[in-house]
Amino acid sequence: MVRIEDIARTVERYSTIGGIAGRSLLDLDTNPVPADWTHITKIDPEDEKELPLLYPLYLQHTSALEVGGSRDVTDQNTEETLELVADRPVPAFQEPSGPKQVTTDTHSRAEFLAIPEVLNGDVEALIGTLGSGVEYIESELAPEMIAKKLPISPGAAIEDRLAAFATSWLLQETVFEAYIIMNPDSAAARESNVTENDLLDPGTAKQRAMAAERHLGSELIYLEYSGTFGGEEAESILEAVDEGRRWSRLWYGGGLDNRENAHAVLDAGADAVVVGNVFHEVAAEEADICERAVEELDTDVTRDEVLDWLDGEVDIAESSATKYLSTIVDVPNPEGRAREYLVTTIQTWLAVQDTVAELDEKGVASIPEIRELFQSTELPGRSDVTAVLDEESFLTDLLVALAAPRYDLEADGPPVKHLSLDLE
Ligand SMILES: CC(C)=CCC/C(C)=C/CC/C(C)=C/CC/C(C)=C/COP(=O)(O)OP(=O)(O)O
Ligand SMILES: O=P(O)(O)OC[C@@H](O)CO
Repeated sequence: MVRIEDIARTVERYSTIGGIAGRSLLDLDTNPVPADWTHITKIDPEDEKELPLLYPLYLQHTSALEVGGSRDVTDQNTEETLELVADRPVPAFQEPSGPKQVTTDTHSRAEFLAIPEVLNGDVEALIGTLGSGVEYIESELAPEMIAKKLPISPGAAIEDRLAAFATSWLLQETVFEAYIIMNPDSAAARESNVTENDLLDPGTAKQRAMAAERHLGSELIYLEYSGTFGGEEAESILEAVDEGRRWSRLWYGGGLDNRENAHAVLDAGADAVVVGNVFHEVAAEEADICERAVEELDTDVTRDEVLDWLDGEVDIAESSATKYLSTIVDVPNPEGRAREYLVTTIQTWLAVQDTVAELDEKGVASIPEIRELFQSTELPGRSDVTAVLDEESFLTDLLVALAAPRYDLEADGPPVKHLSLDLE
């Protein structure tokens, strides 16, 4: 007699074989991580790492946003950061460094979940944290998601099965990032116990990447030099790993801040570069420039006058804005763009000072009053951002949320504490 288990086993085997044949014999690109992503901006939700005010202008050139970090990341700051950036203007995915950072809210906002598995760290970083993560999904996250979807409880036994099913499904949809961490002096290395002794030569890196692709099914191999550029050593590893991988994407991250470095790792075989620090430095730099501009410039200066002032104050070629844009190899004239975005930001910020002075003078009692005034203020950044986002109210929403605390009001707006500028 044919048993249902036998049929299920056969179906499972053939579907697995079909998948393997598709990938290796037919060379089908079934990897869910898009092949055309060449530049990823890594946004750290921790409070100290901020975003520039007109962040959609900068982010319109990157392929996707990776939201995550290894220190001081919480479920709350991850939710806030995803709320701010998801699909503005490119897709954002979440890279948790701990299970509880994944919530129903982050899951609904993120394009997908990308989970690190470190190939040259300790057991915790390869599988231990993932184990506690799977348990957390099955016992907390999945039941919560199911409860949100079902109007009435179907009973404990069915809930258990649904939770198990939802857990497997969620993991099936998850992208696994096989990390090779090569800077022992980085937070990522400390988190995963990577020491000098764990650094890999190109041949070993290739073997581990091959095992990650074939055995762990890692959609991504991630060569990580976080905070420092890996140079020729990184290029040799990328070349070796590129030779061994067939289906996984290969990303490089760490210390990128110019075009030459970005080209070097892409030419060595990386599909995409990941850029973190220098993007957050754009925000820090902007805060400093805008503070000086408010002190030194009248609010009714022309764009040309702002340009002259900026060129006298800042070496644009060496600015973080230029450095960030230079890492996106298909952006022509990064210095010109950086100048343009900085001038627009300064002009916008000067106009905002006028509006705030008016609000201060009149004495504000409600959020609608603030909104009305910002809505009618001519802001140079508004049309630029609207052209990128197709979201008319974006800048007004940000500014209302920034101004509200100044008048002891609470705006139900975007989480602007992650922005570089404030009005308190
Ligand atoms: C299944 C669920 C719900 C969660 C899984 C949670 C897991 C497995 C997290 C893995 C944590 C891990 C192994 C972290 C290792 C360190 C690492 C690769 C961190 C990422 O580095 P960055 O945060 O980019 O580094 P910096 O902070 O140095 O920039
Ligand atoms: O911050 P940087 O050095 O750009 O590194 C980016 C990323 O690889 C960190 O995980």
